[in-house]
Amino acid sequence: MGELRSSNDYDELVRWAESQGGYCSPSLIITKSETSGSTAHAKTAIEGPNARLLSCPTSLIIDYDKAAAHIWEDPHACPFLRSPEIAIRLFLCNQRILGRDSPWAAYIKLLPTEFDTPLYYSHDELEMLRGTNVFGEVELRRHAWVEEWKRGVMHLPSKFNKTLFSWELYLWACTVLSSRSFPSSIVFGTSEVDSYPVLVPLVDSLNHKPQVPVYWNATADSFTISSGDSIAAGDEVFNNYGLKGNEELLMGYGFCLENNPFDVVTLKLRHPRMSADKAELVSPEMTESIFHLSESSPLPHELVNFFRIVVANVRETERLLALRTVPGLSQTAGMRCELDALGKLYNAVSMKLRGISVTGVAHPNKRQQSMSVYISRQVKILSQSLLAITRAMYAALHIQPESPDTEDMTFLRTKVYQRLADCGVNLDLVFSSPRFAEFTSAIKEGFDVSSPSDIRAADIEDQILVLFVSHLLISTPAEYSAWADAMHQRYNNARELDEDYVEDFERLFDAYIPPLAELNSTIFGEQKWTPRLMAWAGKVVDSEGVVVENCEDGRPEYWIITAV
Ligand SMILES: C[S@@+](CC[C@H](N)C(=O)[O-])C[C@H]1O[C@@H](n2cnc3c(N)ncnc32)[C@H](O)[C@@H]1O
Repeated sequence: MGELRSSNDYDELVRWAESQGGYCSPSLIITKSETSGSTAHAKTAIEGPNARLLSCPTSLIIDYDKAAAHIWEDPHACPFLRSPEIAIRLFLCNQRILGRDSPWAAYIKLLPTEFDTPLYYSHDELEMLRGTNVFGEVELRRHAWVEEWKRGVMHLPSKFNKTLFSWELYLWACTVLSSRSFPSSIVFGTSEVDSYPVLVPLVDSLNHKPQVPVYWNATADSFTISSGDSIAAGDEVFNNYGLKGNEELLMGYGFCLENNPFDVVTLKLRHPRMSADKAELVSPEMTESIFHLSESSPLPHELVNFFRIVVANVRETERLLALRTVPGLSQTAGMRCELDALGKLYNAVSMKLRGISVTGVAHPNKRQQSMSVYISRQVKILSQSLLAITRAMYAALHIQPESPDTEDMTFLRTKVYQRLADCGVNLDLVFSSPRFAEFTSAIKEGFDVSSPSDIRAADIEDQILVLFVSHLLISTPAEYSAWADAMHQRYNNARELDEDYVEDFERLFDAYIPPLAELNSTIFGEQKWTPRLMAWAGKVVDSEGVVVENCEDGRPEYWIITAV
């Protein structure tokens, strides 16, 4: 490496900070890099641990009090006590407008004016991110900042020329804050609850490296960063911005790291309408839950549990409520609940994965490189999650060998799908089984369909299943008798089959049973066919069914779990 020289501007920044009590280690040199703004290197070896690198005097730290006092003179007149970052952004805009007259001029002139955060991307660049969380987040953030900018400018005292506070300038201030601030709770050692971003000139000159050991030390006079390790001469000197995944780095800072150990896929799940019991299990005051998938935890326990609660039928919900009070017990509420939860989770994750497109670019620029690192890591974590879900389904079905030594998804999914036939029944099994030939032939003729696919295409899968389950409950073949008994106990009672529920099935009965009885009076002419019986079968289909993707073509199929 050739001799490192700092530019005059960085020397000026250091002199300015030192004139007010700041510090820059004589072993450090800050230079302008081509690709990531300033970088700091060790001119000579730095002996750790706890070697002081940079300090910013408290008088130069840009916080709410200074911003409010500067713009509103009386800080109590500042309307942004509850959104201190707005006051700081307006303050920053004004320092930039003041130019050389700003007391922070030495700092402001070194701040980048162009960024690689997605709010600066062109429409075409942004398209590459379609399907990812960042894609949706960009417009939400832009909208929030635009509204904030309008509110901020409206509240500026009349001595300011509001036309100079453009949206572009405000966006710049927002991005400066997102890409180089420190939490006030750390800088001033105050409570985390009220923490907000503050700017710490000079100390913010270091790039990020995860897990690099550094100490941040706050005193009444200054904020200091020290190195936790020795640093060899010529090496870059880093800060450690914390446990940030690529999504947070891209949105806030405009870069991504190839092997980021803190990378996660964030799943934000809106709570569906739930019974009071279920809401109790997922925190009744919340309307959405957030989960993080990572390489080390591709299937977090809390995520599976969330889906268990969402899909649980009444009996399973009671079981989950009872299990909640027994610490250390697994939360599963039986095979049906487990398969339904894992099946729905699989659909949610695979839909997210399918929404992301991975497009190679021949000569990627810096932004495209960051995006492609972000996307490929998201895809990797989502794929690992699908594998973990499939393995969990495999385990729930007690397939042998217990721990398959393969990551071949097709193999695992085929095993799961094949095993389902031992635990339940779906329309394909019914239609291919000679013992149900008479039933299926009446259905084919009565509904003018020739296969389960026709039935699914006509969107009557649940109705045909109600007819089939009614037929099973009437005829109770020997191997279904234990299941039929259990279904009788669970659903054939006044609590489950109230009048309103049964009434809904009267229409179904009138529409289907007389014409089907004409086609096959042995099966459908039975005296046992009643709206109440069909309502009972309806409860079974509603409560004992699971939707599983076919392992060959991925189409969703409805299965009734008959293993009890
Ligand atoms: C607090 S500043 C760090 C010093 C910075 N280089 C500057 O120009 O002042 C944060 C910005 O530095 C760049 N940066 C920090 N760490 C980086 C890294 N590991 N790889 C690429 N760019 C990085 C990003 O542009 C980020 O927005």
